[in-house]
Amino acid sequence: MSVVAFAPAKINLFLHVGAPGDDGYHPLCSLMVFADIGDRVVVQDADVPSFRVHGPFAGPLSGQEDNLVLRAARALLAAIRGPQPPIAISLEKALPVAAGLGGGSSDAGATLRLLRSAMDLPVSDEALEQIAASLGADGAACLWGRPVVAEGRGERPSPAPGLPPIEAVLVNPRVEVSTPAVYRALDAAETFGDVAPPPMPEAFEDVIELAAWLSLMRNDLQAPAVALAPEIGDVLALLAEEPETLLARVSGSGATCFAICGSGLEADALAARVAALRPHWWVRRCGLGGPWPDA
Ligand SMILES: C[C@](O)(CO)[C@H](O)COP(=O)(O)OP(=O)(O)OC[C@H]1O[C@@H](n2ccc(N)nc2=O)[C@H](O)[C@@H]1O
Ligand SMILES: Nc1ncnc2c1ncn2[C@@H]1O[C@H](COP(=O)(O)OP(=O)(O)OP(=O)(O)O)[C@@H](O)[C@H]1O
Repeated sequence: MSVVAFAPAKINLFLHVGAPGDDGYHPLCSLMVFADIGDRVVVQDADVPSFRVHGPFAGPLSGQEDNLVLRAARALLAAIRGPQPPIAISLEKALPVAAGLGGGSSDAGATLRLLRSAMDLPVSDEALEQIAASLGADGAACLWGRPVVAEGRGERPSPAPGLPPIEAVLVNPRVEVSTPAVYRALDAAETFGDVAPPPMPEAFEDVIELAAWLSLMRNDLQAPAVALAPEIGDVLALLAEEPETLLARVSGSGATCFAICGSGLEADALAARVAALRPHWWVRRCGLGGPWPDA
């Protein structure tokens, strides 16, 4: 057996955050979509169980026993009675870590989907969603890689409105940003807007209409993220100047920013220009939507 699951990058097209509750967690509402770029999880038969991380962003995760892939596998197998054959799991880490792309949650989701089907485990979709939610606030929303509107702490996903194909560019200035630190910085500023967005249309006709509507929404973690990592402000300023950008915004708690473009050709041109201007930044051209097939 050798099977592969794709773990797409998550993008928060908007992210409205309210004042924290007694447990410190924040109520939120976010439209989340998934990119056609991401990590890959591979499961193979083995004589002894093993786990390895490789790829461009394996470095920050090396030596960590609590990788979300392992935590997901352990949580799933704990829910099953009886012995399981040993397997080798490997994670190709193509996404930057602590980047606002939900990489860890998406890796966990891919692992859960892959192990359930590869080992033919009798676990319902609902049980899989519960396990994913136990691993992090974004866990359930990132399980299937489908566009969702996430509410509650982020753990209550519902289907997103109909979306057009979205051609985009992702840019990370290669700084790691701690999600708890950004939420704490938001609390210190004590500025909370409405969490619920105005009523969303059932579907957006095209990307122009979508970008215009999104421009009226916010990412409430953007200002605290920029305050903690001013390089994010440099990314946003550069993207905003470029003619191909319909909308530029931070995803999640940053530092990755996305630019939505009017066409694939425009996204190609924007990605090439940003990469040439800032060769040390991580710049990727991608489509946003999902779900994307495993490969
Ligand atoms: C920033 C987002 O990625 C936007 O989608 C999520 O809100 C974060 O989701 P996540 O990384 O799965 O979150 P968790 O791993 O559960 O929590 C990380 C930290 O984020 C903060 N956190 C997270 C979610 C939430 N609704 N309120 C919070 O205050 C808490 O300080 C928590 O300690
Ligand atoms: N497979 C994994 N991929 C990435 N990070 C992981 C993984 N497993 C554990 N982690 C830990 O989780 C933390 C958050 O990483 P992740 O890349 O998911 O952040 P993020 O993109 O900012 O997520 P979010 O947008 O959900 O807050 C990292 O500091 C890392 O140590």
